[in-house]
Amino acid sequence: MYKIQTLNKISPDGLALFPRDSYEIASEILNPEAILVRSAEMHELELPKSVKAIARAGAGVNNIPVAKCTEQGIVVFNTPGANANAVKELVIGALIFSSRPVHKAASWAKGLAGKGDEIPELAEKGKSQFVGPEIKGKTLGIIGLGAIGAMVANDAVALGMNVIGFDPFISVDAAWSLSRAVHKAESLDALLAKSDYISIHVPQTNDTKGFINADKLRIMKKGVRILNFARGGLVNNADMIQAVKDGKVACHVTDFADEAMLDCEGVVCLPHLGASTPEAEENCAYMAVNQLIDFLENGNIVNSVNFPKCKIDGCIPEKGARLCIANKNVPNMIGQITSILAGAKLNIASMTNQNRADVAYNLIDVEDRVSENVLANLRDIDGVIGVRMIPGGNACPVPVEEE
Ligand SMILES: NC(=O)C1=CN([C@@H]2O[C@H](COP(=O)(O)OP(=O)(O)OC[C@H]3O[C@@H](n4cnc5c(N)ncnc54)[C@H](O)[C@@H]3O)[C@@H](O)[C@H]2O)C=CC1
Ligand SMILES: O=C(O)CCC(=O)C(=O)O
Repeated sequence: MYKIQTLNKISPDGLALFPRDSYEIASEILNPEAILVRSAEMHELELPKSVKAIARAGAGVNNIPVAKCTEQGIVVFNTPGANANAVKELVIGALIFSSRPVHKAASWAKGLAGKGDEIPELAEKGKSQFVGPEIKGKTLGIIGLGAIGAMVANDAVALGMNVIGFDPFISVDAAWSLSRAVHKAESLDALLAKSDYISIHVPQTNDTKGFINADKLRIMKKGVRILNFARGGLVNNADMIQAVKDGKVACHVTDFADEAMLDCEGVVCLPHLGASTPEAEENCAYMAVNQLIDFLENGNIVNSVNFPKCKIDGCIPEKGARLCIANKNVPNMIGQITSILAGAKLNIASMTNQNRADVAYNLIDVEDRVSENVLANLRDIDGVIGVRMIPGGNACPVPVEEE
């Protein structure tokens, strides 16, 4: 029985993919093999030794102690692109309501309650306070052209905006998906200086934390509208509030509510709603669950943020086993591993080794079961981070959607 701990509410349709006869799923469970999480903060959490994988049903992994997981041989997965459309749709909405304050207008109109026949006239008189510019023909600068940024860029082009983007690490797939009308900004500062609207779509890392600060705000046009549907920590809130008060920023829409921001006229705070659609929640849960099943039952790794992609498509030899070995990415690991297997007279049927930064991962199919003694010898190799044996005779790998 595999034990899966859920730290957030995960779409029930996704959880239903776990076969009930071999998986136990609960929010509180002793010694889970894997954890399913959305935005729950995990940095201060003690991770039991039993945990082999964490799947983030979503894109951002800044709530997960990824480096610590890598050291402990815990594979961290996310679900690239699975909620991108949901975020994109809300960003397009925010582009419009950052210009045309329909949220304010709607609550003002509610205040006319009880005025009866006077309402049409009062409405006509009052509407001028909610005038705002059209987005057509304006320049939108997008920082980060990944799954979400690229979709926002293309739809903004369709709405008649001039779109410029900045992403020094853009993937080939994202670049191919972009409309030819999207132009590359020469630098972040050039994008900030030219844009009437700015939308942020980068992950929160040590490099990007607080990068929208007073220095960057100074470069921007007066009256700029800034949307942040990526992470609250990317923006220096005190600097942003000052810029809104000074009239430098006409509107700031953030998906990350914060005490100081809530009080500031000109800031619209949303309660982290970007991915809150049934479609996105299901897509993320399906992808995360399928990835976990494929990892736990077959050792395969797809869409990890800390381990290399590594998979064997075929079944584990029926009478044999698959060894899943994580090790430091240093010389002579494969030599040491294979000599232990040779010493135990274990014939290798197939093998793959991939590395990423400081870690490497091996999948080795052998034609006989592997004794506890051999597993202990493999674990004792200096540089080995984790060893797992999956006996053959189970179902073949389920196909998993790739990035
Ligand atoms: N509000 C919400 O509910 C959601 C928020 N997010 C946030 O949005 C972020 C982006 O999501 P996706 O587009 O799906 O991720 P992604 O990984 O597809 O795209 C991120 C892009 O940012 C680029 N990038 C990284 N560092 C950069 C830098 N310093 N300057 C410019 N570009 C940089 C990368 O090259 C990549 O193309 C996530 O990391 C997450 O924090 C994601 C989904 C839902
Ligand atoms: O699960 C959620 O609602 C948040 C999604 C998110 O922020 C992400 O995917 O990075």
